[in-house]
Amino acid sequence: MDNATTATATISPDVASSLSAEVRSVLSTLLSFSALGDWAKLLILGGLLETCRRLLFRCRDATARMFWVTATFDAHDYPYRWVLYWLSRHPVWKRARTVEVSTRSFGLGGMTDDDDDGIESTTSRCLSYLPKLEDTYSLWYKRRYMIVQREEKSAGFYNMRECLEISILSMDRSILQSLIDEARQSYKEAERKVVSVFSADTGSKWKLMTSRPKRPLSSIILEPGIKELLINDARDFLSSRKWYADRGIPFRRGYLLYGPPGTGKTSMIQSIAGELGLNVYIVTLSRAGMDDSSLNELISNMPNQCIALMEDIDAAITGVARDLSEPVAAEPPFLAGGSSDEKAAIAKALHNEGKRNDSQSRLSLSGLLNALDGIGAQEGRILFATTNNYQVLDPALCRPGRMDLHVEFKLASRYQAESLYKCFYMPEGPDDAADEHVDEGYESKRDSIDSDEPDSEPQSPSVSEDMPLLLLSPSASQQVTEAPRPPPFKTLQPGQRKPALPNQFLSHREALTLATRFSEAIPEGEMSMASLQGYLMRYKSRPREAVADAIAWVKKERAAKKDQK
Ligand SMILES: Nc1ncnc2c1ncn2[C@@H]1O[C@H](COP(=O)(O)OP(=O)(O)OP(=O)(O)O)[C@@H](O)[C@H]1O
Repeated sequence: MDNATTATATISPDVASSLSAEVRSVLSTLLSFSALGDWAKLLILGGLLETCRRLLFRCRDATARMFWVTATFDAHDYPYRWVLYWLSRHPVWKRARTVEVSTRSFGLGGMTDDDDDGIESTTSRCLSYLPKLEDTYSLWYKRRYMIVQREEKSAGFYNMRECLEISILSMDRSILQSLIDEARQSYKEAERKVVSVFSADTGSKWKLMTSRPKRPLSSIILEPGIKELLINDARDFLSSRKWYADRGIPFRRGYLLYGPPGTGKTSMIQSIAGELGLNVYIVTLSRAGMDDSSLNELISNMPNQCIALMEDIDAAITGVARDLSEPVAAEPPFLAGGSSDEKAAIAKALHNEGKRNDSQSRLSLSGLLNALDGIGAQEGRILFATTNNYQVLDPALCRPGRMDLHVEFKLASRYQAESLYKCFYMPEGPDDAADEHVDEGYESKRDSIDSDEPDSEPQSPSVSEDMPLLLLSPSASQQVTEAPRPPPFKTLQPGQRKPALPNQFLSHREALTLATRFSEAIPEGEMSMASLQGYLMRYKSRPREAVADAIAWVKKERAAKKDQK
């Protein structure tokens, strides 16, 4: 080996010199060709030119950056929603020749035809015109030239992320802030008409699930004083931050609404959220994988002023599954008003979210108590918890400070049944002469019905004695249904009063009379409001039949309940 190395070392100077001589001769031969020399010069010149071009472009971009304000909005963030909503309201899209036509609601729920802000619509959903993906648009904002571009950027393997880029020709950076503020303001304005409902995803992050039109408080029918008690208490709480701070009391309030299913607990919460302009954050305690730490994380991730809703709080802690045999709500809470597709999607999401998986449920009572009033509990939040099993709740959970106000929701009283009937059929507008006319016609017919065929409804022995009797018989109801039709539609003269609108075939007086009769047919505290609502829904345009068939329906309901036992 040593010999070989020595041999190479001895030969290498000769080889090197011969090689360099050869290279030199090749190079001189090559350079002797004039074309190659020219190519080399071109190469150097081209390189120089390209470098200059790049420098120039860099200078241009740097200079341009001084005159432009540019912002990027990520589709997963709130500002994106604000700006896109604001853009969709911009008149420029009415003139643009390439647009994206969308029914997206920007998290504002289904905007309907009645919506003032709707641009145009064909079905119950409002159409929005949006900048098309990968297209560039120019428009003016406060006399500044603005460029808008919506694009999809790659975010890892097979993952695209939508974003929006806005550039405004201005050296004043505050113009961007002004645009964002304006977009946020217009979004908030639109949001004022709806209640946004958030739920947690598997990573314990809140995500907007849906937005629902506000439910008027007047549509919730409870015994007098209950609604007022709740809404006034919540209002008073929200305006007492300083009072709480001065006394060192944690600024939170908890309400426990309890009672049988379908008595209006969720509806009441939805309505209060609308009245107070708060969003609802649903905490599904029975969600698979929910444990003490994820509940804590969820609660501390809530915004400061919001409604936290824990439904069926007993089931989460005691493992008591709710009684699903009870009458189901006509529409799932918080989903009322959406399209059927949307409802199905949300219902499925809620279902998956709330799927019980006891093997994975690691939530303890102390974890829940800590989350409610521990260090992570949010200041200014209102907690609403609902339960069908008040008795099984742990006293620690119900103590003041956690659940400050306990309100019982009972099965429907006669007063509620009567109010619900009026809510369904009472004609809008004043009780005018035309009404009186129709009313008199009906009254005279009814009187004769009552006197001619008194009480022909067969009384079943299964109906208890305390059950009030309905005066109209099925045959009478048949005649009543054919009672005088509303007067033909007339054109209004200036100054003339509007005729009574929907349910026009009932006058005020008749509606009142029928409402009383209906309430007499409904046994006190036996039916839920949800089941009454379901019943009346079936008679949406047949108010008289609704009264006439009420007794038979009650009997059927009682029999069905008996069978279930
Ligand atoms: N007091 C009420 N006034 C008006 N509507 C009511 C009332 N109670 C129930 N409803 C109607 O019944 C349906 C179900 O009501 P809701 O979901 O609020 O009942 P709930 O008490 O929360 O039931 P659950 O305990 O099963 O959650 C809703 O569509 C609602 O409109």
